[in-house]
Amino acid sequence: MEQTSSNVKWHAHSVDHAQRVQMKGHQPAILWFTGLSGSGKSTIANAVDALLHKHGCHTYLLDGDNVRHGLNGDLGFSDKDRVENIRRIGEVAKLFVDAGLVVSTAFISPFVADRKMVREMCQEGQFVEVFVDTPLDVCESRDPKGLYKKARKGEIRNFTGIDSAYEAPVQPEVHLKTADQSIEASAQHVVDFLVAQGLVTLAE
Ligand SMILES: Nc1ncnc2c1ncn2[C@@H]1O[C@H](COP(=O)(O)OS(=O)(=O)O)[C@@H](OP(=O)(O)O)[C@H]1O
Ligand SMILES: Nc1ncnc2c1ncn2[C@@H]1O[C@H](COP(=O)(O)OP(=O)(O)O)[C@@H](O)[C@H]1O
Repeated sequence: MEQTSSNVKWHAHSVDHAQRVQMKGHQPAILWFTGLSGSGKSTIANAVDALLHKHGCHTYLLDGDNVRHGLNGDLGFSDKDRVENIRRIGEVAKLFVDAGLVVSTAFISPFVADRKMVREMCQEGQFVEVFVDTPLDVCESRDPKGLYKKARKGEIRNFTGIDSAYEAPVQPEVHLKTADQSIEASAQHVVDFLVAQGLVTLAE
């Protein structure tokens, strides 16, 4: 993004990132859930958030539909708006990481380049891409909001998987196949990855 604001300076703060992280007792991270509408991003991210919270992690959940009511209420679903949507979410998630939290984000985030851009904003190991891999026909049969039905009838245009692209992750840190895996198993899979990476330790 081109920087248009001028005469702005970066302030050094008295309390730094390392001090904030030390207080939490776990490492900060972005758990970036990506997948088609209805794939299970929100459901699984919510289950992961609850598990981590239960074990004493300071977490936050940024969810697609909710953020589009506020921060990104001015954006639609053209490719250009989706790019800006993900850029803003990336910046917000980065602030949560700076504050020391484990932040889960549940956005379709259809483009490889945008997910890479967010990864590059993070320190090594802090960006965990979670591919919620659910075939289109399964998402469509779930259709939790009735949006696929509308998209098939032409009532919604640029719908991901129908007439708008979804670029699957090439090497996600976590790959969930929800057609064969329960919500609980998927959430545990994500938490197990975080533990294995030493990002969190689970308090009883
Ligand atoms: N055209 C179109 N395409 C895809 N999705 C649509 C569309 N119109 C509305 N919705 C609803 O918006 C949710 C997706 O928003 P996101 O911010 O995650 O999208 S994106 O990352 O910018 O592509 C998505 O939510 P999820 O179902 O949770 O993915 C839909 O409920
Ligand atoms: N194994 C599964 N994993 C995740 N979600 C599942 C699974 N089986 C059924 N579902 C259902 O699929 C729907 C997924 O919706 P949601 O989480 O809103 O997806 P997204 O956020 O990707 O649009 C939910 O109603 C959820 O209960």
